[in-house]
Amino acid sequence: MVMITVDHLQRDFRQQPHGWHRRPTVVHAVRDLSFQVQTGEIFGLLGQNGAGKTTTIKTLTTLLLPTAGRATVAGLDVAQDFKAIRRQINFIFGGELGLYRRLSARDNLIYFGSLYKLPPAALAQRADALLAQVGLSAEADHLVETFSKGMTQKLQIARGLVNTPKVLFMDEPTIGLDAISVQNLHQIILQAKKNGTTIVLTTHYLHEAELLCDHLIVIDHGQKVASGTVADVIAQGQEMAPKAHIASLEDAYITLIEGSASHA
Ligand SMILES: Nc1ncnc2c1ncn2[C@@H]1O[C@H](COP(=O)(O)OP(=O)(O)OP(=O)(O)O)[C@@H](O)[C@H]1O
Repeated sequence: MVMITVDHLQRDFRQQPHGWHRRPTVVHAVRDLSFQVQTGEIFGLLGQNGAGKTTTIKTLTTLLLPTAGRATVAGLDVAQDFKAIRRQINFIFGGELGLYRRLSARDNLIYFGSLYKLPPAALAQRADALLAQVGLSAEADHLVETFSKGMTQKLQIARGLVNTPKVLFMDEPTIGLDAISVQNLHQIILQAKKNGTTIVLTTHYLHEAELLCDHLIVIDHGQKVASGTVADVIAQGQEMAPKAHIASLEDAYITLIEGSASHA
């Protein structure tokens, strides 16, 4: 079953350069993107800095309107049904934004859960279950300001799951974490998938995409360069450079980006 459809999506930004006499320019952050995400899978968005990954996620999470094209999440149109979509999804952007540092881990979850109008008794239980799921039970009453990056990111994921979302969007979920914290977070993400959550993530770590993603799309300058399973994308890299030795997603990614028509 399809959870997300993206159909010829386009999103432009007007940028005003410094200097009153200069004309605004238009940045085509997402040019003509089409893909689908299946229910219950982990789907990866890969691409260079500025490729359009965050813009795509912000459009799917209804934080930005499309300039053209269409996208649906759980059958709902992102340009029209944003309230209904927001009830059914959640998102986590890398870093520490989105949590109250002067509240405890549990109180953060209870607060964010209350925004989804969960009944207080169920909410307390849900908060404790999520803290256990991400391995923060012992720190449930500690203030977030005392947390390390890894602990904060675990709590972010718990916050992202508080409304039992159909889709959890994660923008660079493991950025800046040490190897063991990364491994912990991968387990938590895989567990969320096992529990039925569809996950869309961006990452610059190709081994992470290789490990986690059922399907992925590689984009460059807002356009699709390759897509499919990891094996499909490796095959597309091999097809582009038959004489090169392409054995990993990383090899294929570099070949595909460097060889793409949109790459300057
Ligand atoms: N609010 C904005 N106003 C103007 N331009 C923007 C805005 N947001 C993004 N852009 C531009 O859109 C393009 C795509 O940006 P986006 O943040 O989607 O890329 P990204 O793939 O997420 O990059 P990164 O890996 O660096 O996070 C970039 O050229 C960026 O400068």
